[in-house]
Amino acid sequence: MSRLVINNLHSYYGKSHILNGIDLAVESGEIVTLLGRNGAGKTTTLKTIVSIVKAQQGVILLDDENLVGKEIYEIARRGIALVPEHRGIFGILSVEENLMIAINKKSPWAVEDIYQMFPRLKERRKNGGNALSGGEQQMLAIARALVNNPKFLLLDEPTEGLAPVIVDEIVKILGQIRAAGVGVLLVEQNLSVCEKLADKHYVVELGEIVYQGSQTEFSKQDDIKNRYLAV
Ligand SMILES: Nc1ncnc2c1ncn2[C@@H]1O[C@H](COP(=O)(O)OP(=O)(O)OP(=O)(O)O)[C@@H](O)[C@H]1O
Repeated sequence: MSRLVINNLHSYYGKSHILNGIDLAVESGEIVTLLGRNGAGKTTTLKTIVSIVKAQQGVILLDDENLVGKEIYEIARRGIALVPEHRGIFGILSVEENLMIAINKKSPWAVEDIYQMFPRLKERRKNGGNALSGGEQQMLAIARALVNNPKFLLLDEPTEGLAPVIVDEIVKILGQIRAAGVGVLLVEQNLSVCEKLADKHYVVELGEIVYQGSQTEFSKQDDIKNRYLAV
């Protein structure tokens, strides 16, 4: 059982102060969303957790260790994986090669397990990354993060631009990932996906958390949804 706890996190792009003291927590086997308008600071929060953007203040605790100041590869080695919005898979490599270069021998997810979970990737295993549909690329990006044995998976808009049937597949897969004990921090615009999946929600506005609540509480918060999520 692990916990990722973020406390009073601040970060900047140049002189622009983007994160203004973010507080949030995710546990193993939990799906937590980070919601908010365009430009609210969701992607920046994910990038700051994995040290792509450097935290200027605050703590990022993985169990008892503060990760602030650690390098990107050190964060990855401790089991925090970012699946970025543009997926970052290797277009010139096949599906299987994309998986093989990411694999960590300690991972409980072998390539065969991945193929069971993602039958589409098995069918496409010899295809180049460039030849995949958007949904297949998203699946490959998630699969590649899994074979690296993450404790926590940070996902940036995994269903963006995908057909409803593919969105349903991604929802099912995220449920399986939670059942396997991975903690998921999900940035997602599709509110119905978020409400179907998540245990807990955070809403961010101007780089601060303005609401947090369980799914049961959040489902009644029409005011919050109207005010911060423009639904
Ligand atoms: N590389 C960058 N350089 C300067 N400013 C940036 C950069 N990336 C993002 N920003 C600014 O930081 C703020 C937060 O952006 P961020 O991408 O975290 O928002 P977001 O909540 O993820 O929204 P979106 O859904 O639009 O991605 C915005 O005002 C954005 O314009």
